[in-house]
Amino acid sequence: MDRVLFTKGHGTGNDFVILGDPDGALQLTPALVAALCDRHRGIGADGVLRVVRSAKHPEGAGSAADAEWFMDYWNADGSLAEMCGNGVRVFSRYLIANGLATPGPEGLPVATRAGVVRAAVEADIISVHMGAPEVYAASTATVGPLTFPGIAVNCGNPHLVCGLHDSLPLSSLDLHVPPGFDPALFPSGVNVEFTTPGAPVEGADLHVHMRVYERGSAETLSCGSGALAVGAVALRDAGLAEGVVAVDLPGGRLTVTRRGDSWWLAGPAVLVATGEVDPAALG
Ligand SMILES: N[C@@H](CCC[C@H](N)C(=O)O)C(=O)O
Repeated sequence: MDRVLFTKGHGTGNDFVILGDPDGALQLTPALVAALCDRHRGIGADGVLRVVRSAKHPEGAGSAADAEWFMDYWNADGSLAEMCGNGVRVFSRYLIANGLATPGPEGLPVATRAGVVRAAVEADIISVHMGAPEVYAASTATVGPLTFPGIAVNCGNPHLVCGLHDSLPLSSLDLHVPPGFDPALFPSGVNVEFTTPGAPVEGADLHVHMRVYERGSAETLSCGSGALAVGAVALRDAGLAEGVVAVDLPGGRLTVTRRGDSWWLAGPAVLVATGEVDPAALG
């Protein structure tokens, strides 16, 4: 395979290798994705965003009338995911920076495996109008000998949000190994979020601290769909029908806003480098 052009970007430290492939010509495989994401022998990232015209991708073609571009998202281990909230924000930054799209009055539509979402840009911040998260079941996660009650949330991709007692700091969790979960409830795996309440912050109704262990990528510095799940549970637990939730992650702050039935995820999205990689040299 020829050399491949790439861009590196991140949203609050959730980092991606971005591959511009408008015509869907690239033979992207799980092995190539895992090699690109390898932090020692590759470029290093939590995942790959392939930028492909919706009409040119089998999973995007159905959305081509609504969104020109399809976010073909892959986790670092080479598995596919339905949604990536930070990915959409970084993907939108890439489209705009490369003159491939301009946000209109309705925002910039991006097709994903979980449907079309719309991004809006305000300087450093990219907000995405996400699908409504569905809070649907009680379950548990385990970390070593500890068991945490949690709530399952569907954000297009699966999440399990576990609130910690005040006495147990988030930093005490060993997330070098994947948390245990109920495979009957999550047959395709799950992203697990751990939270503690935060002190009041200006501009937000609620404030939560969070760490996440991502399906297919291990612990990451940030997860946008995870923050959305956490925001949904926080609003529900506080009895608020709408409001703003500040979610602090190891990589920075994301903001989740609910107004009526509309849900927004907002935070910075940055492109940091471009280059070319020789696939034959990876691995
Ligand atoms: N980091 C992403 C989520 C990426 C997908 C996830 N690991 C999964 O497998 O569902 C985000 O910002 O939402």
